[in-house]
Amino acid sequence: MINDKDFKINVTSEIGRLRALLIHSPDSGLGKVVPSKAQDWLFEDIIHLDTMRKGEYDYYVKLLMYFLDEQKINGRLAEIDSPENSRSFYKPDNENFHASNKVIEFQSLLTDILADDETRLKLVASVCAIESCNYRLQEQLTNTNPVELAKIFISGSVNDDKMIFAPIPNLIFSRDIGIIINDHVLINKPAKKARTRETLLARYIFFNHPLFAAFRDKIIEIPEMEQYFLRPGEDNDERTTLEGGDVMVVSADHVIIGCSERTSASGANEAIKLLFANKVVKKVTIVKIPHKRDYMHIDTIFTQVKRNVWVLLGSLAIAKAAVNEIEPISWFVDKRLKDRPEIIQFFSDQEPPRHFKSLEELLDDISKHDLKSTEPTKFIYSGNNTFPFDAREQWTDSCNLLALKEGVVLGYDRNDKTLEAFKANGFKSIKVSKLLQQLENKKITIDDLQNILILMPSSELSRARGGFHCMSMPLLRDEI
Ligand SMILES: NC(=[NH2+])NCCC[C@H](N)C(=O)O
Repeated sequence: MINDKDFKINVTSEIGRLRALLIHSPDSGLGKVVPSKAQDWLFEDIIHLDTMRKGEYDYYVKLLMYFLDEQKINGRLAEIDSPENSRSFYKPDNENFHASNKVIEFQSLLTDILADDETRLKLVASVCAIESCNYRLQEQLTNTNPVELAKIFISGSVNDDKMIFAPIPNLIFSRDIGIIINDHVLINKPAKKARTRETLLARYIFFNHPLFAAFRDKIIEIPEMEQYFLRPGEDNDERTTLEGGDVMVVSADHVIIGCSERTSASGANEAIKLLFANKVVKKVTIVKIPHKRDYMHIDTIFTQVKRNVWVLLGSLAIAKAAVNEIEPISWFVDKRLKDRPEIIQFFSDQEPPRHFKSLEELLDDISKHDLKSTEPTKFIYSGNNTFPFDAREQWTDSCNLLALKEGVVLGYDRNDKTLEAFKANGFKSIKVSKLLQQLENKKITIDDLQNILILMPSSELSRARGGFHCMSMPLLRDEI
């Protein structure tokens, strides 16, 4: 049982030193995605599971462990990765699993709560209901041991062999299932069917795991709106939805919510009302972006690097030409104007809402006024702001970075032009494999790292359409 009586959740920024997070390592379900289902399951391609694990995600786990739970990994790299240990350090159902209570694995928490008979009964019934399982299967699952059952719920297969329902391959994007805002948990309401079971499992974890016991009355759930039930037809458009990738806690008082392919206007509206009513924050900014697969959540078009540094997609953030320089035809064929984000800020104290003309204007305001930065705000653009690299690199998550602490961020190693832009702004870069060796050989320590982009191998992970911001749900960060 993952436990810690001093465990706390508290996230008041995107960049304070990370102390605890929730992740999920690629499970066997990802290796079962078939081409015909890839798009329904929100993948653009099939992936090679072994490479994704050994060649990519395991590095992420090692780096997180070095940052967050060093004594469990320091000096052990060779042993952990030796072939005879067959990755047991990374496998939640194995006795050599790291079982960190800082780098917390979703599957471990799920296993823990399934040990309780009542929770198991309820969760089996719920999963079977949404997956339309028959009664006998439900009985069989009820009598399955927690370790196996957790694996089945996640991978969709029994004994890694017989598929009884679809996998949930997007669970690696733990960001999207819920968001810690200060000491509250805002649970998502997924837009896509492929992500429904993830949310159900997460809901049970937050409400039932002892780790979160002290925070149970701080869990916020978004209700469906009455109007939706009364609409004719099966149309899903007006549903109340909100996914974690659209929520950014930029300061203790201020949350940004994206209105996107995944987060509906009514989802954002309900979230604002609940956040204000529960006095979680004083300010919520809505950033409405085009409903496009390329940018399903706002964290695919910008993330924060330092108090005064942001990485973002340029072509969306600024109009390429002033309106009066655009020829008449542009109004009909050029979607750029329509694609520009709409940004409105709301306040809990009834002050009138405030408009921002561009993403840059908003981010600059956050740096200067919310985060009290005294230095000029810097914008690092995807693909160095040149076509077609801006769009290509955004597609492979150049803008979706995870800050381990201020100025130390993790991103894919494939976004070369974005890397150039980082360098031009005074950042260094290092490959994760080299960094881990240096940490292990005590050539550097975590505290030495500053203004650096850590490059992570990415050929398989990037096909899943998310980066390290998506692959993390921060639970605790130091205040900045
Ligand atoms: N926070 C994010 N940007 N998450 C990315 C999620 C990617 C995933 N394949 C999906 O489409 O749902």
